[in-house]
Amino acid sequence: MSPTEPSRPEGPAAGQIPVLVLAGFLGSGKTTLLNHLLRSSRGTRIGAIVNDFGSIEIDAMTVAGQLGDSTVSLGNGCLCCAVDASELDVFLERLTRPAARLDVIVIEASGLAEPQELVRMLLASDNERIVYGGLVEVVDAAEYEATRERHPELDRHLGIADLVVLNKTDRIGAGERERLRAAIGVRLGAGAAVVEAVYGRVDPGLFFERRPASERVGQLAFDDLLHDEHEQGDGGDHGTHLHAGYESVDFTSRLPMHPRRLLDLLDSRPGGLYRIKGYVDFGPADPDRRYAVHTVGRFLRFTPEPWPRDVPHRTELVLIGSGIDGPALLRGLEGARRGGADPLPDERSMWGVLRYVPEPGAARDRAGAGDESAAETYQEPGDPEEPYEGYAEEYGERVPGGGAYGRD
Ligand SMILES: Nc1nc2c(ncn2[C@@H]2O[C@H](COP(=O)(O)OP(=O)(O)OP(=O)(O)O)[C@@H](O)[C@H]2O)c(=O)[nH]1
Repeated sequence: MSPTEPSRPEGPAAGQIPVLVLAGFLGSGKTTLLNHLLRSSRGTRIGAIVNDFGSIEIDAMTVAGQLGDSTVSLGNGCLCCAVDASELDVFLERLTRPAARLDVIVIEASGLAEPQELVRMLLASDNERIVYGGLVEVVDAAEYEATRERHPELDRHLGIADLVVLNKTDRIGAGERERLRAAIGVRLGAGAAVVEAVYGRVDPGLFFERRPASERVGQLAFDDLLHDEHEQGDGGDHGTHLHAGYESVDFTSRLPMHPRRLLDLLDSRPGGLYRIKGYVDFGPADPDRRYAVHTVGRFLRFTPEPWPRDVPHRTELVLIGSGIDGPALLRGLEGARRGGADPLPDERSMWGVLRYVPEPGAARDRAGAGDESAAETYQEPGDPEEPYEGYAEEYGERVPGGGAYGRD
């Protein structure tokens, strides 16, 4: 296990752009974090949706073009839109057009809507080019208790967050940091993680794929200059500091995975295991296709696609989290492989997995069908084989339609 930058295998299925929601109460450091992401994008093209341009350090990034009233393109290939929730769909449509060539979209939630409303909108979106990229809740470490007093809903936000950035840790001592991590930890949902930050400086690799250096030609000079300046301003320890917050574990197997065992493992993934990405080979259970897997917090999605020619059939996963037990995760994955003595798969073998495969047009159909159809994509806790009809109703508040969440 090493705190390396996770760069392979790919995350969401090819062509799908993860959309992250950045939430947090007033002054917690959302904009500071977003500016950090934009500054350190290093060729990864970010689309940022914000309330207004006022707080984005656009000048520092050189405005390369004004694309209408509410969108500017930055010199490092990123795009910024200043819109409110009512225009969100329109701008998501625009930002996900292939011509925009964006790798990730970040929506700053402040003033737009309640974070769960935004998450719900994303999961129910008809836009097949996007995939939910997680809810990031920024918390002011020095003001945690005061914020909870003023905004009791903070507890609820923590409960639905996929990643909590405990920001402004420069303003508290080590003992208080531990106390806060524990206090926040008990409020988190399964799979969610906490990372500490000062001035929002979290490794962008935790949020999205970084473009490999070979693909950054043309943007490199400007982007790297910007990055270097910033690092020097931080006293030069920026890079090492960034990696401190999380670990990544690689798993590769030539033996195919057993669908039910893998699903059991994913359903019970431990706290702190914030992201899983990669490809799964289910061997004889579906010999012609590989399954891109993408989890963020409680969200889980499989996207089947034909095996590309010349790509060996094997499972490759990267698991990313904070405070995770790498060796235990690897042991679990090894135990979820198909053994020689396992009976041949039958038609039921893949049912559990297929429940996490989005159906084309599902969001559109659901819009007409009401809540009940959402039950098809969820599983009953305790029975990975059968859909649980009451799930959507029971978890309706926490499991917005349109995507599949793992078990809580
Ligand atoms: N000491 C300290 N100050 C920080 C840190 N992160 C952000 N700040 C400061 O906190 C203030 C608020 O940060 P913003 O990024 O504007 O917070 P925000 O959540 O976007 O605020 P709103 O948009 O008003 O909700 C700014 O003055 C930042 O410079 C940090 O880690 N430590």
